[in-house]
Formats: sequence, structure tokens, C-alpha cells
Amino acid sequence: MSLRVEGLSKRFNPNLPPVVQAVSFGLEPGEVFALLGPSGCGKTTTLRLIAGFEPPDAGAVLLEGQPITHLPPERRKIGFVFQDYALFPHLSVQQNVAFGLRGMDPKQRRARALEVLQMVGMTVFKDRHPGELSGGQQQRVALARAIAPGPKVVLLDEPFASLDAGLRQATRDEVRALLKENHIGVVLVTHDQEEALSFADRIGVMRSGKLEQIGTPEEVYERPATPFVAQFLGRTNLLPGEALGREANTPLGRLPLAEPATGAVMLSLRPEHLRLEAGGEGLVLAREFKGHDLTYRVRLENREYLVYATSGCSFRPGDRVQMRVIAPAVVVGGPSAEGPVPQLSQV
Ligand SMILES: Nc1ncnc2c1ncn2[C@@H]1O[C@H](COP(=O)(O)OP(=O)(O)OP(=O)(O)O)[C@@H](O)[C@H]1O
Repeated sequence: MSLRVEGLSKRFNPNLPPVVQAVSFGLEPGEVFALLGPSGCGKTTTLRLIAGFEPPDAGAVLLEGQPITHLPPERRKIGFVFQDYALFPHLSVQQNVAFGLRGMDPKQRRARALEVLQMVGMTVFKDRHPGELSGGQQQRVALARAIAPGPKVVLLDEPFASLDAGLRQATRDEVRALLKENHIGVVLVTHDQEEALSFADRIGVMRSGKLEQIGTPEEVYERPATPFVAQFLGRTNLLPGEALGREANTPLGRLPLAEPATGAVMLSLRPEHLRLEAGGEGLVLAREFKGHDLTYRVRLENREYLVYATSGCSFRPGDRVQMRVIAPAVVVGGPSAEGPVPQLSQV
């Protein structure tokens, strides 16, 4: 295990609950781990505790088995890329990168700075100042500065947030490839579920200071453990059921379950696991067309459902439809487990 976080907790205000509560996870060498959760759930604070910018109230951080909880940030051998990149405006690109290499002799520092600038494709900009660079270029310099000392792990705090959509995907792919090639483990903080799903090997879904589920992108998307995880990772339909082993009685009839269960349960069915057919008891309330996908909101017996369809399928609001379930439902909790009602963003 390259990085291990054990029971980290932090409270800033004694009258409020802790911002980070007993957070534990591990990172295999070279693994990319995303901490994913809504704004204010404690992701950045967790990262700052790992980096050593804040002392935890409880818990430990271990790097390659060695406790580093009480070491100052510069002695932790962990790189950090801040959301705003935090480059020094008065230093050149090369000087920014060399900054983290104090302790090396000046010739070696310059050589190492050039080496990592080459890795991120920024050698030609080495004499510029950060103010003369685009957001994407500054991001590369910040990454170069973080990896220059050869850390085993880098912490990335929403590093792609300020890049425009077109550049974001390409930059993400490049950064991921670079870190993988160099076997550098990553903890990425993001509130963007698509970013976490496409960037990370594993995701820890965080809510109100706690990790609610840890798993591969497929696991957290296809087998969410709670209604919150089901809803944070894309849209879903939550419906109550009475589980009878491998099946459950639900408002949509008897459905197969992904995992056996008994008793009253809350179930998650993704919109892509429902199909619409013409004629039936369901009423199409709205349709949302987004080019490659089409989402319908359908009412059946006082419940509303979101259903994805291919653009070939063309129902209109007011049409009568029936719904077919084409995948097993996932148990996400007991009967009282709740989440917000799914909404179409635009009707
Ligand atoms: N130094 C601090 N003093 C007091 N409260 C703080 C401090 N740092 C963070 N908080 C509070 O802790 C909570 C969690 O903040 P944090 O920045 O960790 O969340 P986050 O999940 O990273 O959110 P975002 O995605 O918006 O950055 C927030 O309510 C924030 O106001």
C-alpha cells in the first residue's frame, strides 16, 4: 500500500459536526483514487490533512507504511496541485518548477526542472512567467512542480475545474497517462461525477464528512450502496420494494434483484435500465432531448420515473406508454432510505 489514511477526523467549529469524520482508505502504488462528493462535504479538508496543511484531530496518514501524520508538508514526499495552481507570479516557469527542489545543487535543480518540463511538454515556455500562460499551461507547470521532487503520491484538488470543456478532457487524459507512466499514485478531489468515473481506478464517495462507499467506477455506478451514491453518480429512480430473495415486489411488478435480500427495501433502477413501449398505463409528462440521448419523464400510478431512450424513439408528452425493466434492481437501503425526487433539468 503506498498511501494509507486511517480514521482521519477534523472539526473546525466545536458547535458544528466534524468536517471530516473517520475517513479511511488506501492507495496501491500508482493507483488513481478520486474523492467525489458535493461542495462542502469535506474533500479539500481531507486532502489538506493528508498533505499536512492542517493537523487532524484524530487518525493517521501512512506513506509506504511509515506514519507521516506529524511531519510538516515539505517533508512528506507528497506532491500537491492546488485548484488555482498557486504558481509564483514573479518566478519563471523553470524557477517555479525548481522551487520544490531545494536541497539539490543548482545545476541538478535546473536539469531536473527541465526534465519534468519536457515530460509535460512545456520546455518552450520555460522562461515565461505564469501570467503569460493559458490556464491549461499553468496547470501543466503546477503538475510539473508537484512531480519534480519524485513523489510517490500527488494530491490534485479539482485540477481541471478552471479549464474549458474541450481542453478539460484532453488535459485529463494526458495527466492520467503521465502519472501512470511514472507510477505516481493520485488522490483527486472532484465534485464532477463524470470526471471521477473516467479518471479514477477507484472512487470514494463522500457525504457530510464521511466516506459512504468506496469502489471501482463500475461498482459505485452499477452497485451503489446507498440512495445518495445512486443519485450522486448519475440519475436514478428510487422505488420501494418487498424483497423475497432474488426478486422483489415493487410498484413496477416483480423485479429481479442484483443481490438477494429480504424484507422492505429501497431499490435503484437507472433510467437506462427502463424501456418504453407504446400503449399502457404510463403517461409521458416530458421529454428532454440532448442529441445522443433522450430522457422521458413518465408517470405511472402516482410515481414519476426517468427513462432513457435512443433518439429513434419518439414519444410526446401526453402519450400513453408501458415501461419494461431490462436489468436487475439494486438494493440501496431499507424502506426509509430517501433521496430527492429525480427531476428533468429542462422540459
Ligand atoms: N479553515 C477552516 N475553518 C473553518 N471551517 C472550514 C475551514 N476549512 C473548511 N471549512 C469548512 O469545512 C467544510 C468542508 O469544506 P471543504 O473545503 O473540505 O469541502 P469540499 O468538499 O472540498 O467543498 P468544495 O468542493 O466546495 O471545495 C465547509 O463547510 C467549510 O466551510
